[in-house]
Amino acid sequence: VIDIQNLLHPDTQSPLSSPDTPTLNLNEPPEHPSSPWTHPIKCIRSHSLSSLNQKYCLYTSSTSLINGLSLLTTPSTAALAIPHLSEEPLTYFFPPSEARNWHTVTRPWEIVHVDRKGYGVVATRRIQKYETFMIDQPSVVMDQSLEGNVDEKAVLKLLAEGVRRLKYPGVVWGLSGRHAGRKIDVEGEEEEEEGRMEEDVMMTNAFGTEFGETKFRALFPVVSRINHDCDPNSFVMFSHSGFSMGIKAYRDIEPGEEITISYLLLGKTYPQRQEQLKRWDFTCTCALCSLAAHKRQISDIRRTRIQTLTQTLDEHWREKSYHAAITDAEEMVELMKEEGLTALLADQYVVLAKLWVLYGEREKAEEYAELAVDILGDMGFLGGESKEEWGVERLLEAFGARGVYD
Ligand SMILES: C[S@@+](CC[C@H](N)C(=O)[O-])C[C@H]1O[C@@H](n2cnc3c(N)ncnc32)[C@H](O)[C@@H]1O
Repeated sequence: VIDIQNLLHPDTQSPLSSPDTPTLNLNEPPEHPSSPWTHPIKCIRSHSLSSLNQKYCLYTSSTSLINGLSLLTTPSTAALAIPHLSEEPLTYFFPPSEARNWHTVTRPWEIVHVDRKGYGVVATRRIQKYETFMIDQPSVVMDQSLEGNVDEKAVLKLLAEGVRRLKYPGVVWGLSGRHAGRKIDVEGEEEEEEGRMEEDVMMTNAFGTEFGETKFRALFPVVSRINHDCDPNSFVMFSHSGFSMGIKAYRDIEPGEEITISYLLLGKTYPQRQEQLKRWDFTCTCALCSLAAHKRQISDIRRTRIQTLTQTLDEHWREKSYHAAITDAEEMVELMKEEGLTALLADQYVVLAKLWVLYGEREKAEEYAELAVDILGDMGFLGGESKEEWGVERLLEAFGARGVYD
């Protein structure tokens, strides 16, 4: 049995914890004997017309996952989530032999202060291209359909309670820049509304993700320490197994190098990136944003062209002008290569495989399917199966390019 608690040693977390971390009452009875929830389930109801009287509840299991889990969602979604809580994430990210050893291996990163960025994550040894080097699990998961549909104050109260119920609530509070991990009660200063700090942490740090039909914000406390770069060296990969997230390297990372991910979809122009990053309240000084003006202009021209081609490809596909769509997609491939957008190439190859199928040239479709499978396999998206098992049809079925437009 692999001890998930060892994946992220609490000792990394405790220095960031608030000193007033409340003690949990683990003796409270669960709602149902077979239920994983360790605390009473608390519910509120929606008041909006679109989802009138929908029940949303706070479900906490302080003994599941790395830091316990507080889940704010509808009863039906919570019921669907239960089986995944006890699933083992390591077997999703690693072949069995590596999964067995993972907990004994020293993790290759540490959380440190980074100049003008607050905390950040830095490699402590060489990390290899496509290696999975961090696994995290969420502490708080919030149904996005709560937003605007339920009384805001009631949601904030539940959120605050959800955080207090976790094994190490300070890990979440510590993510708040404003409070630097401590709830300070300065005399004369108006006390902040309950749940505002936790909401702020969710807005700055949580990842948007989907489970079934439902959209969520999921807070992964350790991944939350990773800073942004517009040309990042790492990327995230979700798994339903234990609702985990793996962090993988796009390229080799040297010891001492900061680990970065992109907070935005890749392929945006400089003005788009600056605009969208305002949400996180910093000015990006990554290598791509710091390019000399003329080089940045060239990069932006390519990126704008990719965005235009995305639209024309879509139109051509809808009109069944497959050859024109192929021409668009092939131009995009060249531009993505020039821009170093390797991560986007796999999708583009899948699209091309599909278009060549529709155009009736099987050989070309196979060529592109092979290119897509190569990248997807290296990135770990084929679930450990050998690339040979992935032909055109299976690829198109699994990666969504089937039946989109036809
Ligand atoms: C998800 S947190 C990352 C961890 C954070 N630095 C910390 O100390 O906990 C996002 C916040 O980190 C900071 N940040 C992230 N990427 C940055 C960058 N490239 N440059 C400066 N600040 C950055 C911003 O304050 C942003 O709101």
